Amino acid sequence: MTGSIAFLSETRSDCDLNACGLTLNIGRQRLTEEEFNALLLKAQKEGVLERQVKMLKGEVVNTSENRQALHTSLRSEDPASPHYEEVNETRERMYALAEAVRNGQWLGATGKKITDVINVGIGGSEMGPHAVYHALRDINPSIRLHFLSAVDGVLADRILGVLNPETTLTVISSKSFSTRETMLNAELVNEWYEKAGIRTQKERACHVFLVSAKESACQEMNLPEENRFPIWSWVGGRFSVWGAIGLPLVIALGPDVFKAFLRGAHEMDRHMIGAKPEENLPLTLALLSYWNSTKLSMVSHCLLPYDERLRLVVAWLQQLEMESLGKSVRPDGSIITTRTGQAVWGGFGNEAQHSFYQWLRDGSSRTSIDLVWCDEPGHTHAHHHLVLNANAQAQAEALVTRQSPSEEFFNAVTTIRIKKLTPETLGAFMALYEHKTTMLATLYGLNAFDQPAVEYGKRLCRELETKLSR
Ligand SMILES: O=P(O)(O)OC[C@H]1O[C@H](O)[C@H](O)[C@@H](O)[C@@H]1O
Repeated sequence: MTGSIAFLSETRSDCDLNACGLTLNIGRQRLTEEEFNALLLKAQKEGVLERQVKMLKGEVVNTSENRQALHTSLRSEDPASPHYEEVNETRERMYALAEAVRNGQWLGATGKKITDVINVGIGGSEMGPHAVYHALRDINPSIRLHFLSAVDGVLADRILGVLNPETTLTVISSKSFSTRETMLNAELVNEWYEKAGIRTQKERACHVFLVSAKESACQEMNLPEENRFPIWSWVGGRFSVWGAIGLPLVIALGPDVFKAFLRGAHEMDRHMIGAKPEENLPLTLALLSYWNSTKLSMVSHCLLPYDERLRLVVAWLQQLEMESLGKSVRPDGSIITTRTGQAVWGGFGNEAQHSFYQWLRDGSSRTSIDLVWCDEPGHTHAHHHLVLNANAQAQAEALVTRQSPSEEFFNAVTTIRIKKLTPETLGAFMALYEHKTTMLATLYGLNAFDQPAVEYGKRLCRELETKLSR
């Protein structure tokens, strides 16, 4: 035994779990097999898997907003899944537009081929597409994606200052179509087109598309109805990359890549429903997080991918988990007295070794860690890959061992091996964390799908903006 709490590998012989091209090793978690089995029983008692099934079937699980949470329908290939028809129709429209842009049938207002796409959106309307684009883009993409998120003129200038409006398409993504940052950035982009002589509705319709749940969005922007791709109230922003919020991805990466991304996620959905609890990847991650947070007082969780392609998944996961689980009141208004969701942070593992690993390993806090690497490289520099993965595997060990075995225990590590990072395995990887998050919400007794604190902040900002502009 190392420190005061054992590694799971000391009491459980097989600590590997496999599904959808991913292998989790949970041997460096700090609990015994008996304690892990007790967690499985708790999951059964709390009906964690049953609640997931209810979510997939379209029960109203977002009770504070009286909504379904059907992000799984966006990637479903099953015509019996809720809302299949409208999802499929929207997908087909996305694929058709993307094909036309990619093969040069769809041209800008002055007859030029589209080379760049700007995604104007923030939060869930940016982080998913940004993470996926960073993971799957080519070295020199024929259509480049740019992300205009914060309401910061520097960011806008850096994007608009180098692009040609005649060859740029813009997707304004906002589920509510009222997010201040996005609306202001949309205005800036519209002015940019206008200055370039792209002014009439017909001309602007060649360049500007809207992704929104708001039916009057096109009217507000003076665009034809065909330029809106719907998302729906039954998909939460942070769970929305699988639908029309992914439109810029479909254009930049191509429909086939996007379809494969959805397929991988759908495969994870099937695993989540069908696998035995003890072999269930998302359930395992959820139970370990629950244990680490409530029993071992690990307030933070660190995601450390050892792969450039997964760098931005950290920010995506941060929003997913922290907006979903950063709550301490149950839907019935009662207060939760135990710890709830962990603070999620992290970075590219190899760089982080030269930055915050000192704190992780020798500091006075305990942290739970997911350390990720890919068996196959996404490049041809074999020696680089060998050194990178040697670092990943060495750190998985270094982060849980201290010089003196008598010292207090500290971190808990899960390693996640991705055999090969493909659109499918990326989809499975992201869906894994979505299910982990919603399962944790059941374990804590929380609603994962609302964000009252964010809305409160938005309200205060609107009031202050009015005062400051007087
Ligand atoms: O898509 P929008 O309606 O513009 O919302 C963008 C973002 O707004 C807020 O920050 C919410 O907390 C996020 O969950 C959401 O993704």
